[in-house]
Amino acid sequence: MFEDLSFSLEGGSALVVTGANGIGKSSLLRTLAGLVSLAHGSIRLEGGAPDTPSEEHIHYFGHQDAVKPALSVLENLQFWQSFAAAAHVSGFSGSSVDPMDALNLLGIGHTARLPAAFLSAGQKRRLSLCRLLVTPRPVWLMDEPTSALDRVSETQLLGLMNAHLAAGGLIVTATHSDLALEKTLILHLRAGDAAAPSPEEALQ
Ligand SMILES: Nc1ncnc2c1ncn2[C@@H]1O[C@H](COP(=O)(O)OP(=O)(O)OP(=O)(O)O)[C@@H](O)[C@H]1O
Repeated sequence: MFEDLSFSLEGGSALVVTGANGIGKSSLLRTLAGLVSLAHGSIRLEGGAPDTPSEEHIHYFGHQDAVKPALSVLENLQFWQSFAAAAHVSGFSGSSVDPMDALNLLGIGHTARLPAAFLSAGQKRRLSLCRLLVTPRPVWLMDEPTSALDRVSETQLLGLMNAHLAAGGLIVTATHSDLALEKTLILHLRAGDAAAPSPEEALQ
């Protein structure tokens, strides 16, 4: 449960949520994603596409990879692309990446025709990341995005996240690692006290 938690974030910037295990980082992201309802308070998305629910502006990249094992790697991605509609809003210039190009970009193009069940944990994570590229949505909610990724993939991920910010996107991420993101605010959650990001905590 959160109390006295308040923050605002503008396009092109990231909020990095930190704090001890079990403090509520994932819960906060799930709440922002609309997977958990609010007891009090509100979450507002300004400048969204008209007649489009706020959830449809969001990509939620959680702990579960949501990979369908019987489909091929490429089929998984094509399914996701057809399932999630793009959200085009002013100030956000993200565009749709072709599924095969996305797999190549994340270094798993050679697995495209394999059943996704054959992928390693890190490869599944990369496939799941491809979802964010094939359907442009301005808000990325990312829970421990670097988990299971090797150094090279971690660097690639950072590049993708910074490119998303440069395109006017917005990122909220919970992480225990140092992510060298541009335009970042830190929100450190503490037991009995959830601090809003202060100017001193803001890294430019
Ligand atoms: N589905 C659930 N039902 C009941 N309690 C839950 C559920 N999910 C999480 N919790 C509880 O909510 C609290 C916050 O969990 P959360 O997963 O948000 O923490 P976290 O900060 O992301 O932790 P970590 O760093 O370990 O990932 C914990 O005490 C956890 O036990």
